[in-house]
Amino acid sequence: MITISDLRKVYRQGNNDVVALDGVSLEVPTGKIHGIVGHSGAGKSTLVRCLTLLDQPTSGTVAVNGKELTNVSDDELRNARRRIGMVFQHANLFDSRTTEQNIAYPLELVGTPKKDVAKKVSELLELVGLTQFAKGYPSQLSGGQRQRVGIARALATDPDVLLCDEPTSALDPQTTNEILELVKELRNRLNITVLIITHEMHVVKQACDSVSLLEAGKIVEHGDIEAVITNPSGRLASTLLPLPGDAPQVDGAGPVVDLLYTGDQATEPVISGIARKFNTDVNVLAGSVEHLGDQQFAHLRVQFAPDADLGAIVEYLKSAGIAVTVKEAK
Ligand SMILES: Nc1ncnc2c1ncn2[C@@H]1O[C@H](COP(=O)(O)OP(=O)(O)OP(=O)(O)O)[C@@H](O)[C@H]1O
Repeated sequence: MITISDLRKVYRQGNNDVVALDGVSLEVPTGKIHGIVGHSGAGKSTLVRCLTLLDQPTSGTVAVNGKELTNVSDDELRNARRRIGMVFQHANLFDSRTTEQNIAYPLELVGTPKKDVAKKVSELLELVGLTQFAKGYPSQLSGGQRQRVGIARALATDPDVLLCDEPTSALDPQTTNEILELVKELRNRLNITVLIITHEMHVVKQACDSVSLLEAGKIVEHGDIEAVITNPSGRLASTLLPLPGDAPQVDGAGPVVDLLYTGDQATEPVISGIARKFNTDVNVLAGSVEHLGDQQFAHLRVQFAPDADLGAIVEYLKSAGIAVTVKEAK
């Protein structure tokens, strides 16, 4: 588990204070994958630097499994750093070292005996599916394979938390999927807690159990994927499950509503149910339906006949657990 409490980071720039983190609090339970998304300048890099203790927060604390990493002595700092394994956008491997030598590097740094290093490296190679590339150099590996080496190296010291900073931003879609599947598999096998910092919504959709939206140094939205994706008043829903860009607006031919729903409801014939129950035409103007994990999510824009009893229909939909937004004419 990682616990971030009221983390603040203020940079002094000339005569001005730049508040990069403005009281960030977050708890990610053991074995969960949490995504942190935000635009450029939101504070993502600062958060990474504070979590990896490359930068001291101005105030606030970071703890892994209840053990505080911040405000510790220099001696304790080295051990504290080992509790968080770091995966970068570009794997940042040593070109002159082979795959196994790159993975061994953090173990050598902490003085692990050679035979223990060899055993651990061999386990890690197997874990990330690179055993046959042990003697290869980074220049002989694909981008995805290099990222696998980076992940294995991050896991070498048995961290409790894996912190992935834009881990797939430099990869093509197919390789992105493979790396995210690997991260999920490692979480399942090692029960490790994972934080993924990303600007890519499909990363959140494919890999994360929960998500936070960071804006101007603050977490402005937070929750499990299912909760945020079906919250029409939140900002993450429309980016996680957007309607097609050319979705028509209200044209006066009848009331228009947006529907967000998930789980069992998504498999129920919601539309035909309304048509039958309220004896009205229902026209689907636009929609997206996605499977995330083992759940189905739907975001639809529908239009009813001009004489439809909108109040009753909305009440019925809400009682069925469907989030409804009535669209006003622009
Ligand atoms: N060393 C620094 N000195 C002064 N200001 C800084 C420093 N590092 C970051 N900042 C400021 O803190 C704010 C957050 O920056 P940060 O780099 O953490 O954002 P980000 O979300 O990582 O952006 P990006 O996605 O573009 O990397 C910005 O206003 C930035 O200008």
